[in-house]
Amino acid sequence: YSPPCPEPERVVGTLEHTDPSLFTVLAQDAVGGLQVWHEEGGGGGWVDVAPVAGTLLVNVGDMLKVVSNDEYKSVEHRVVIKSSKDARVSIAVFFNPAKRDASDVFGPLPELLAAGRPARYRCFSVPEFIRSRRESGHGRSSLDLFKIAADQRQME
Ligand SMILES: O=C(O)CCC(=O)C(=O)O
Ligand SMILES: [Fe+2]
Repeated sequence: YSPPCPEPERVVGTLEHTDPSLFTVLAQDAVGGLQVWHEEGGGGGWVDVAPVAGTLLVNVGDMLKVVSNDEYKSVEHRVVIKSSKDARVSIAVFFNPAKRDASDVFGPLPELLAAGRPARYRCFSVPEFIRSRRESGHGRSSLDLFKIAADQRQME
């Protein structure tokens, strides 16, 4: 919930981040404010995700990026305050792995790996992932810590 703000350009709604989840289902109201980072050419910029009435938005999170071996990309997003008159309400539901013990490990799905398409991440557990994320700082993806360097990737 973001209350109306008399000087919307001077405040931040939600700082830029990727969701750590597998994926996130999001409902935003007609006020809008969600933006995604879009790479283009050598640069990039923030692009509005226009609200569409009656729709839900599905955001790919870092965990899905890993299990899909980068087939799905987690998107960097943030929320800016658009209105000086209207409050904004959004509802985000985060879908996370149910297996959260240190002995339950996640990594790129074996079915997706092939000759020429080796695993890009090593396996890790949810507690390890949460700890790495916390140590990376607010909202910052920690996936680099689990990445296997291009010259080290190999088929099992
Ligand atoms: O409020 C929104 O539209 C997005 C919120 C969000 O990105 C989050 O809770 O992770
Ligand atoms: Fe988010």
